[in-house]
Amino acid sequence: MESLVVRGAPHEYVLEEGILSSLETKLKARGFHHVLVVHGDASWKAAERFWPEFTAVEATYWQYNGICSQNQMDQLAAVVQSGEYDAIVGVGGGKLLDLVKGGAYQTKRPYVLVPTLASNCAPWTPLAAVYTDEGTYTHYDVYPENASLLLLEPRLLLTAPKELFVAGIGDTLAKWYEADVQLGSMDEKSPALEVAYYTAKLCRDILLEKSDEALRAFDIGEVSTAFCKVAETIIMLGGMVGGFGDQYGRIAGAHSIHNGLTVLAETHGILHGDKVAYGILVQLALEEKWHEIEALRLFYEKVGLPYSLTQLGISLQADLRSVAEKATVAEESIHVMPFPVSADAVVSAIKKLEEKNEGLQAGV
Ligand SMILES: NC(=O)c1ccc[n+]([C@@H]2O[C@H](COP(=O)([O-])OP(=O)(O)OC[C@H]3O[C@@H](n4cnc5c(N)ncnc54)[C@H](O)[C@@H]3O)[C@@H](O)[C@H]2O)c1
Ligand SMILES: [Zn+2]
Repeated sequence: MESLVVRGAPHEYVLEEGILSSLETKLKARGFHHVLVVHGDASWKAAERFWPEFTAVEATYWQYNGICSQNQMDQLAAVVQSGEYDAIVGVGGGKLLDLVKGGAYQTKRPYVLVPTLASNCAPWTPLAAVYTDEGTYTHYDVYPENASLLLLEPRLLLTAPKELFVAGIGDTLAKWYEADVQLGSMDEKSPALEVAYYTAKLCRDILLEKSDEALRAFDIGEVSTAFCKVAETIIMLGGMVGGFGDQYGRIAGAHSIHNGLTVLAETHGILHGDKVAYGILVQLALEEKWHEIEALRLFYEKVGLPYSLTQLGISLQADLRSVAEKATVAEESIHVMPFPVSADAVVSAIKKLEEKNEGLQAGV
């Protein structure tokens, strides 16, 4: 049997209202007496009112420049080296948390994460997506250590823009479809792959059942059980699929379609999870799973995920061939699907999907 790497969880994880009031105790218990707190601009504005007063732990604050680049990691590492810091505490969205992981790795310090958004599994994974200083994605790094502590204050997560949460739902829903297409047909799965497969299914089931109710928390400005459940699904369960599934828990067709869509300038302002959500439908169209597409379309409509090119701001006359070619270059994850996928097949799947959309609008 092929050997796969299992990447575990943060050493301690808690989701609880008021949890930041125990941050100092938890830092002291780890022997962290002087910490560097790294934050962003928007993330600090959101976090400040939940932030505890420290009495025994000394905290120094440092604001990042909004990009998780190698240069910014080097700068962070230099700041850490210049002080006597026991640990780094990251407060922010995925970019900031990834930066902290990189800075911690470079300086061999432990790190603590306090996410301010529930938009993807970055808080859970020991990985960082790295960009150029101009913001172009270059690669991701995998680190040997996970967070020493991950604290989710749900009221803080609720301060974030609702659209980012919706996009997080889209991105996490893809975990199931992208894992299923790889693991569903595998006869013999290792225990870790069984966990990944089960967790991916749990992602889908919880999201389909609870997202609508979870989103209401943004409208009324109050944390609910459904909100917490969906936030944990995005952050924790989503992270576990990749952690246990290794290459089988990663991406497949939906993310390749996302990457293909990025050739169209009009998609640059569209959130990652929104493009991935459309990618799920194209992947399912390639698999000819039309019933599943119908069911998902109703769900997308309810939560506000895009199910058509028009909703993504793309004209039906757009250059779909370039999208399909980019989605099917040799290194794309679409090729982990259990049948060959050509650019022609992708163009045809998108067209069929759009024809069904038009049919629905015309009441056919
Ligand atoms: N490491 C991983 O496993 C992993 C997984 C998925 C995505 N990523 C990476 O995560 C990044 C995306 O992360 P993200 O979606 O969390 O967003 P982000 O970190 O890019 O933040 C988006 C914006 O929201 C702001 N923000 C943060 N908290 C806020 C709040 N509470 N209220 C208002 N604004 C707030 C930020 O300042 C930023 O301007 C990308 O770099 C992506 O590549 C990493
Ligand atoms: Zn994604």
